Formats: sequence, structure tokens, C-alpha cells
Amino acid sequence: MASSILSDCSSARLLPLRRALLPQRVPRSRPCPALASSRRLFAAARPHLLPRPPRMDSVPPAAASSAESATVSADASAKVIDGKLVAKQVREEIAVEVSRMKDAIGIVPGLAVILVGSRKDSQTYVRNKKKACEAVGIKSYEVNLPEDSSEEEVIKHIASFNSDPSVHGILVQLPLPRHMNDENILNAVSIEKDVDGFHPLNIGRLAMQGRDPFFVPCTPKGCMELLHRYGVEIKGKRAVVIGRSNIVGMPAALLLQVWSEGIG
Ligand SMILES: Nc1nc2c(c(=O)[nH]1)N[C@@H](CN(C=O)c1ccc(C(=O)N[C@@H](CCC(=O)O)C(=O)O)cc1)CN2
Repeated sequence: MASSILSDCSSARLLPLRRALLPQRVPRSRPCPALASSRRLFAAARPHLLPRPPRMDSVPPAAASSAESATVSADASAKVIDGKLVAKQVREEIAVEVSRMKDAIGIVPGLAVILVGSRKDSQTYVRNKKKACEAVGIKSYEVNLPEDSSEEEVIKHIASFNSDPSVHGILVQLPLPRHMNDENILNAVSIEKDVDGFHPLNIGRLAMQGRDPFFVPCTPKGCMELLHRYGVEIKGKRAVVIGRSNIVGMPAALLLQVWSEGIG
């Protein structure tokens, strides 16, 4: 029986993990020092690649009691993972980190979000990202462009954020209008500021042996963070990822594969 199931609502295909078919990974190389400082700065806001925080030694009381009543078989019991509790802890940790950074070097991380069009769901996600930044002291920059904007206009804004030293992370909210080519736009984001981890180089580095991505897509990273903080051991387990989107399913499968080898 699979011990972990991650579901990707954006695409309902089963993606078998390739771990069993791939050779053992070698320990990952250290990143280029010049790029590492910018990555570290924003990693405080979305700590994909920072040293991992200590696990919760015990499941929080509320989750523990639910977990006890949710036994699924003689040798395995279910753990109810309280995502809201973990999210609160992560926000608190980030707020402390940002405040320390401000005191130490007088810089706060800056996140730029570009939204094209007026989809209600995308507006909500962008609003929530902005609120989340405000709550922890991250400065946010927002650009809203009309649905009929050209790819060049979007890329012009990306280029401007790429060269703005107060912006450490850039997100282009997806989906983009149909007339735009996602690839051209995502390729324009500097890989050191690609906090979504959608740039092909970051995804490629996630997939390759001996490479580290600068950032990892946030939804699968969040799933991994939950497993980690609840002490769910991945090594040696089988996992099922439902869905294979570029945003969730595919990077989730890659992360499970990397972490199952004890790296990450
Ligand atoms: N630039 C990006 N665009 C998009 C992303 C992204 O990560 N970066 N992901 C989605 C939209 N999105 C965030 O922007 C997003 C949507 C939904 C969820 C999610 O986890 N949903 C849960 C429900 C959570 C809740 O209701 O509390 C679920 O579906 O089970 C995360 C991120 C597309 N665009």
C-alpha cells in the first residue's frame, strides 16, 4: 500500500514515481556563491531550500487525538495533518526571520506579482499572497495588466523587476491569457528570482542528479513541508502522486524522489 498520496487537482492522471527506475542520486552540488546570497535572501520568505526546521517531535495534541482514532490497518495508523497549524508556525518563523534580516542588514525581502487579466480566482490568490507578505513583513509589488496585453508588455515588467535590487522574488500568476505563450514569459524571469520554481532551468535542476534548483514550486513544497514537520519518513516508502501538472504533480513526484533519497 502506498504510504503517501499527494493529489494534484489540476490534472487527474496517475504519475508513477520513477524512483525505482532511476539510479541513486549523488549528493547535490553547492550553488554558485554569487547567486546563493540572493536565493538565501528570498528563501527567508519562502524557505524552500534553507536548512530544514526541526520536526515536530510529537504531533500537535489536536491532530494526535484524531490520528489515534483513524487507524487504517494493523501495522499503520493514519496521521491527521493540520495544515493550518503548520502554516501559522511557518508564518511566525518567517516573520522572525524577516525581522532579524531587517535588523541585521536593513533589507526586507521584496516579492513582485504580475497578474494579467481579471480572473476572479487568480485575483483572490494574488490578494492572499499580498496579505501573506504584509503579515510577515515582506514588501510586495503588484502589477495588474489587462487581458489583452501583449507578451512583450508582460516581459517588459518582468525585465524591470529582474533588475530591481529591492525585488528578490517574481511571480507571474497562472494561467495567463490564451494568446500568451507561458514558456516565453516564464523563461524571462531571472532564475534567482523565480520563487515559483517554474523556470525550466529550476525544474531541470530539480530533476537532475547533482544539481539544486534555486526554488521549488510552492504547493508540492508545502506538501513536503507538512510530511517533514509531522515526522513522516519518506525514505523507502512508496508514494502515489495523482496528477502530473507542471505546477503540482510533476514537481511533487520529483521532490518525493529526491527526498526519499535522504537529500533536501
Ligand atoms: N504563479 C503561480 N500561479 C499559480 C499557482 C502558483 O503556485 N503560482 N498555483 C495555482 C493557483 N494557486 C496559487 O496561486 C493555488 C491554488 C490552490 C492551491 C491549493 O492548495 N488549494 C487547495 C485548497 C486550499 C484551501 O482552500 O485552503 C486545494 O485545491 O486542495 C494552492 C495554490 C495556479 N496558478
